[in-house]
Amino acid sequence: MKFTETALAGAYVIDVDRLADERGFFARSWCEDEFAARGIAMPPLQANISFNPRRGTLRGMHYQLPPHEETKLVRCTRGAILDVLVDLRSESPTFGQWLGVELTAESYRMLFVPGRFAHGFLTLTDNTDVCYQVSAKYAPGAERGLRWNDPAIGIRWPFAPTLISDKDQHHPNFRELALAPNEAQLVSGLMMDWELDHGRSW
Ligand SMILES: Cc1cn([C@H]2C[C@H](O)[C@@H](COP(=O)(O)OP(=O)(O)O[C@H]3O[C@@H](C)C(=O)[C@@H](O)[C@H]3O)O2)c(=O)[nH]c1=O
Repeated sequence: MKFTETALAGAYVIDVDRLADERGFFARSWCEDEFAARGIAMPPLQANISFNPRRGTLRGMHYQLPPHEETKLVRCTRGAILDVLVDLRSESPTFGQWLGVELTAESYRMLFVPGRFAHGFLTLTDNTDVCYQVSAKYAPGAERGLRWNDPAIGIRWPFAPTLISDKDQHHPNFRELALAPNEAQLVSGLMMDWELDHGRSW
């Protein structure tokens, strides 16, 4: 597996190493040792499937409070998404910054989401499946959200979403979260151009 560091410390874009032959290819999509080599202990306690029939569906921006914080390893197994993270670690130099990475079924690209990041995605095609493994159990009482269109974060979604749950429409803004925000560190969002294979920049 090829780990590429992102501008948000601890978040990685991960590409698979394809061992190809006439049948196709074999690749690892998860390996405890390869993650441990980067200091990531991520026992996958849960694996989730998210099916989204409609392009323009937005789910996010979600996180669980400590001690239930989750790391996530996200892959789009059908269709395409823009997967988005927001760093909510108040001690982090990139506190309040966001990152968007296109994940498509064809690229097999994955995004590793550290704990204490808000996470969400916008579907770029109809009939999208998103599969992700999670390091902590679902804890409904610890579930929190950040509003997807908070201007203080300024996520540049590629187009306006057309389907969002009522719950996700009403999450608080960044400044209303109990995170001790440092406004001096609130810089405008950054969008990484991960264009190695099928990526597009937004
Ligand atoms: C996340 C989750 C939801 N549920 C239930 C609650 C509810 O009835 C139904 C749908 O829940 P939600 O609306 O929260 O589903 P969804 O909006 O897809 O939530 C997910 O969004 C993405 C972006 C993430 O990062 C995930 O961690 C998770 O928060 O599934 C579980 O039973 N277990 C779970 O782990």
